[in-house]
Amino acid sequence: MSHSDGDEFGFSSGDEEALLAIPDNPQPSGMKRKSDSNDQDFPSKRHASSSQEFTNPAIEHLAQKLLIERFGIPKFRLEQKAAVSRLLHGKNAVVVFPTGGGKSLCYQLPAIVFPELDRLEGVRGPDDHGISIVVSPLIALMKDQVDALLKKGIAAAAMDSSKSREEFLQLNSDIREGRIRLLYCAPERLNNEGFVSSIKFVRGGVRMIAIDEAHCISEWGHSFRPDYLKVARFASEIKAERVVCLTATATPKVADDICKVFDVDSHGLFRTPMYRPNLELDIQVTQTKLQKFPHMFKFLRANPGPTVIYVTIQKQTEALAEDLRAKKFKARAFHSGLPTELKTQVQQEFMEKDDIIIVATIAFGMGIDKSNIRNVIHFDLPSSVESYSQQIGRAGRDGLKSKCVFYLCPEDFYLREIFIYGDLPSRDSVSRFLNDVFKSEHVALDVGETIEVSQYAQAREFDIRPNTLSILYAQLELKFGLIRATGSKYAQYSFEATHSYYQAQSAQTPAANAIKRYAAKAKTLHHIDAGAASSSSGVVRADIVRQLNDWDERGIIKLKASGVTHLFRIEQKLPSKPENVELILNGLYKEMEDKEHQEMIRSEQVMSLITGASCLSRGIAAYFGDTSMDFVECGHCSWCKTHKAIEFKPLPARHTSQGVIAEILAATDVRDDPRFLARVAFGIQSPRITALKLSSHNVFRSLGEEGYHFLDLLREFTIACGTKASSAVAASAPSSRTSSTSKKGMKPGTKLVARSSSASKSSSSYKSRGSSSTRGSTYSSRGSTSKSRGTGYSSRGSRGSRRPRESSYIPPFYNPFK
Ligand SMILES: Nc1ncnc2c1ncn2[C@@H]1O[C@H](COP(=O)(O)OP(=O)(O)OP(=O)(O)O)[C@@H](O)[C@H]1O
Repeated sequence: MSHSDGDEFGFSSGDEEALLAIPDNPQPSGMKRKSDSNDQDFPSKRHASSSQEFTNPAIEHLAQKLLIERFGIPKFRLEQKAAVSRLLHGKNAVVVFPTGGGKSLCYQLPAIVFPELDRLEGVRGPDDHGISIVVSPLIALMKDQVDALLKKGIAAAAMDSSKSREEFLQLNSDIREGRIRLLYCAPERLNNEGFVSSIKFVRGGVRMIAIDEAHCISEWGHSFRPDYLKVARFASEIKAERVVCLTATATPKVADDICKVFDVDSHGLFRTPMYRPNLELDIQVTQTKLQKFPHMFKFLRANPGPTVIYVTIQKQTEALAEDLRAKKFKARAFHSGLPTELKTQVQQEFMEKDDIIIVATIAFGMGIDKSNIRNVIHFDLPSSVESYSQQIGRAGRDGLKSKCVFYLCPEDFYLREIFIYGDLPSRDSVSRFLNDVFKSEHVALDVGETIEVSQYAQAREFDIRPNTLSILYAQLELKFGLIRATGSKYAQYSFEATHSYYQAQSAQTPAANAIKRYAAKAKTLHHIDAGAASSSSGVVRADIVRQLNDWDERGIIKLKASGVTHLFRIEQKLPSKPENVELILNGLYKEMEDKEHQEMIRSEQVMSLITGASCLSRGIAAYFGDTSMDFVECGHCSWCKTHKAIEFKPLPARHTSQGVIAEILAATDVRDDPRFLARVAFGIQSPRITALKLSSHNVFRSLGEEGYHFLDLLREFTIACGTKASSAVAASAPSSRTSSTSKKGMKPGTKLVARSSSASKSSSSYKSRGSSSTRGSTYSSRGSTSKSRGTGYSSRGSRGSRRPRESSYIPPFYNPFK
């Protein structure tokens, strides 16, 4: 299975190292500690009012003036004015505007009004206007916004890893001295204590925190990130004067959650109508994935113009773009795994021209400000109504008629299941992970001491995906209050030395001497463990790292860092009694199961929406709690045009062949983890499957075709392993979930062995009919089925007999819109 951009933000966590070399910021002389400040000093707070409009004409005048002067925008749109007013009057706000609705202005404008207002009111010194912080998960978007603000003469900066050490030190000094108006950072930055404490000492304090993609705060949101909850803690720790949360997709429940976290009353929630009168919403059902191609080609020929086609996984973007190019369309692939320069180039071309088709994962779109996108196509099933509405929302921002086509076929569900069931590790995995975190040497540590872990190693050892592991750590921090992330560091550095490295003058500092002494030379590379070198030489680790970076920047060495370790400070004595660890395990695991269940419901909600016997536009509006549509039917969706519900029959579920089950069991000696075995059979990657190279074994994905369902396989393997039905099996019915699985009879820490089984792969008979594969292409106009394994595109029905039975996955639909 190729990579997906399952993470809608293409999150990057590799930007912490730069901060580690920075000493804790001492409080510069003459600087006022934010916590020492008296709220009375801050005039913006004194204007607090529950009114939605400006109550102070001077503030209104300033805001209007700067809107025109600095942004070149003549007037506010939607609820911008009310939101800006509320913030300038010192209150928190939650802004739910559609994509492209102008959310950014809601924080960018106040950030530049604050100093003007201070001057007008004659309060605060010239460098005491404070800073506004924007927390955004979109690192690429941050850079674009910063560039755009700098062009407008607004002092903005992004705290990211692309900076040289000099730039980084300069930025730190600018921040401390109050020279920056808007500072962008990723939520992960808040895991760095150095950063958090430096912000506490910013001159003039933090005037505002803007939280972009704020739906990530809510566990009811479609991309809940526990790390996002740290933003709330951060806001309170640094005593931010006000907070504004912004999102394009918030159901009433999600909006309510966000409001609760930041204590925002109903007057502080600004929503705009979801309804887009210029979008035609069309649903097209085909029997097979392959049949989607000619339909789509025909549509694209008839409807030229800037187009975005959404697919689920990265490989598909390239394959489908190639297919389109073969048909003479100007198609480009886009996904988060592409090199940055290529992504920039593709985006630029799309922005500049009007005949480009982008085939993209969800990574494309946020921050793309192109008003004339004429078509948005869903070639795969989106993960939620939120994703669907956000993606179609990118079409026709210019208000002109635009088309959104959703192609649906029964095969689409295989890929969705891969995502739904890919994240939850087995309960045993989580249990072994917790026992590692709470091992005796950690338990022996006192509160305030630090533990250092390699999440990479843990992911492999306990078979937990890295993102899931981060969630577990965030829960131990936020829910159980046991640890607190303080930063991360690279364990190993390797470098290639140039001649200058060997010259005497390169070793003039104690750190340089330590490196020369402790870096071991292998064939071409030198390797150094910065921590070990620090302990042996007595030189501070940060100095060693700094010296390495310095040499790297000066071209003296070519540096590579690896083996990131994460540091956590112990906040409460770690539990040592098995029963206490079990309690934590129960809490964590239940939440993870619930999340999996929610993901399944989200897919069902998408299906309910598009197959329902009612207006699609109205359904979307209802989903988001928008009751402003004062008519029953939009007249421009599939339902309104035909008044026939979309007919869609899922594939009958297949019975699992015991022979194939036996082949999978023969390929590995794992018997204590049915979920692991079901993943192998269904074709879901996991760190341990990768480590054992099982994904290239012929049993991998041998039951991973349409018609098979992961939960059925899990049940089969649970029986085959002779364990009780695990709680994971009950994920489809969480209320009846049992809380714990017996560990008796299990082989804890069983070494997994991927044997090179001679078992013939059941899917080996699955051959393309007629033509050979078209170099990874997914479509052949001659009607052949080139199955590109792992792309999710495969023709159906060429293998094995199927016994029809009701699918355990699709119906009955849960329809929230009725
Ligand atoms: N009041 C306004 N009048 C005219 N144009 C505006 C106004 N407010 C914002 N814009 C413009 O609308 C475009 C989209 O704004 P912005 O990027 O802030 O939207 P967004 O809501 O953050 O979108 P997304 O959800 O895609 O991030 C920008 O070009 C911005 O300059």
